[in-house]
Amino acid sequence: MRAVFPEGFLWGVATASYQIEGADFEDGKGPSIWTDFSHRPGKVNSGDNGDVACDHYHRFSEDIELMKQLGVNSYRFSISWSRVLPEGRGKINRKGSDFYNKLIDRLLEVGIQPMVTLYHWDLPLELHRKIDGWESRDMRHYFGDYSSLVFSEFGDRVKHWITLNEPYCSSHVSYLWGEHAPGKRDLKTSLTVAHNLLLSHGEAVRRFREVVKDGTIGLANVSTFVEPATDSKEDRWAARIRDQFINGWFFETPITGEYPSELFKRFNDAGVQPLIEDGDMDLISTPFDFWGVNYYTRNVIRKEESSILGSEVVQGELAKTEMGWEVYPEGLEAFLYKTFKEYGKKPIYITENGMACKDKLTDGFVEDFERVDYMKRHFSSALSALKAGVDLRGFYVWSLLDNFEWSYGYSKRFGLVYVDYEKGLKRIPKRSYYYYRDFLERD
Ligand SMILES: N=[N+]=NCCCCNC(=O)[C@@H]1[C@H]2[C@H](O)[C@@H](O)[C@H](O)[C@@H](CO)[C@@H]12
Repeated sequence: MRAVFPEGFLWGVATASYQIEGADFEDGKGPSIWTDFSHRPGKVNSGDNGDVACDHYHRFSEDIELMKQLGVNSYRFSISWSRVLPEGRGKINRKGSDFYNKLIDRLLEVGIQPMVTLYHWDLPLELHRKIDGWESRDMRHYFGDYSSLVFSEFGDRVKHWITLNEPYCSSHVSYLWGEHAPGKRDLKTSLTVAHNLLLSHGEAVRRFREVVKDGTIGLANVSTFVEPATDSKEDRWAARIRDQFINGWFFETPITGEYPSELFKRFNDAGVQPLIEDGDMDLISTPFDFWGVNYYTRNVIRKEESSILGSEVVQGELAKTEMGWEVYPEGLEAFLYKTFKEYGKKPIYITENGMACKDKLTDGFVEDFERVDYMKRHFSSALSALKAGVDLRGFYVWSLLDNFEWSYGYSKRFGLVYVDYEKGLKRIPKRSYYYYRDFLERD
């Protein structure tokens, strides 16, 4: 099926620094908010943390070899801010930047194009402690300085960049529901954080234009397809508002320079809206080049007036992954089409798509047929979107390796490659790895 995708289409795998690197205290790296959070009792399943993770920091050559054998032509990864700037600002840690230079050079040697995420949730702990992290408007300056530094360091070889990974999660999962670092629970705070994240996105795009003249930069959002539980007016309205909260707030605002109006009014009436200063919305809507769509599933929504969103998520009836997320590839095509049509007709990369399975080693192998089926159906959905006219440029499977799944720790496996945490982090390609390899090989 690969041959029907456009020439130059990027087929890749995606990872993130805190989830795979380990070496969390090595070679001058500073702690992140996840270093702190994962070491707090009760915050992460079984007390797991990213101190070692998949030890990618020391084993990156082996992991690149796995990518080369897989046959991908691109690899999406994130830079650990506190590895290159241990306190989030000030002097660069050369050992940290050397790691990424070696990683990037090796990728290019084997013909794999890097796509680099500037921020995938691991904020330098010093910035959180000294200036309240993302709650502070000053973060746009520190994020801008960090961005300029890495653009200067790596922008000669890295031509595809993503400012933020899923600001929805770094704001609401982290500051409203408290499930992610730093574990706060307040809507006004999470909306302020979302605003500061979007300001920082805009600032990074402006810095990018100054430094990298021949590259492209985008924003990767949670992309959950939202549907009403029934065809009633109430449920359709509830789904519209919930779609603005999950998707529109981060897809529409950087395009229009305005927050989605119905939802903003609800927040304003409740006195929890973010403080918007002159110039903010211009900065947030600084033009960028592409969308990153991280698609996993859909949310079925019904009216529920007791919540400020006026809705609640209901359990759908479809088969679910180990995360409890419905398998709904149709939602990917619909979401891609909606994003392309309604949010600026920009090129789109599927920057994450994958599933957690109950992967078990049997005679030294993992027959993850469910994941193979999930991939087949989502590749097919992506192809349908392309045929419908969506300017889809690439597809990154989440993830290359089983890794640290945030508050679930190592209990949830998303990898094409099994990581044996009991046996020296041995990498064992699963059935899905070979499916993807054959898919990429075949014309
Ligand atoms: N209902 N429901 N909802 C689906 C909402 C998904 C929200 N979580 C993500 O998108 C995270 C993204 C993250 O980039 C990565 O670091 C995570 O490892 C993957 C897997 O969890 C996904």
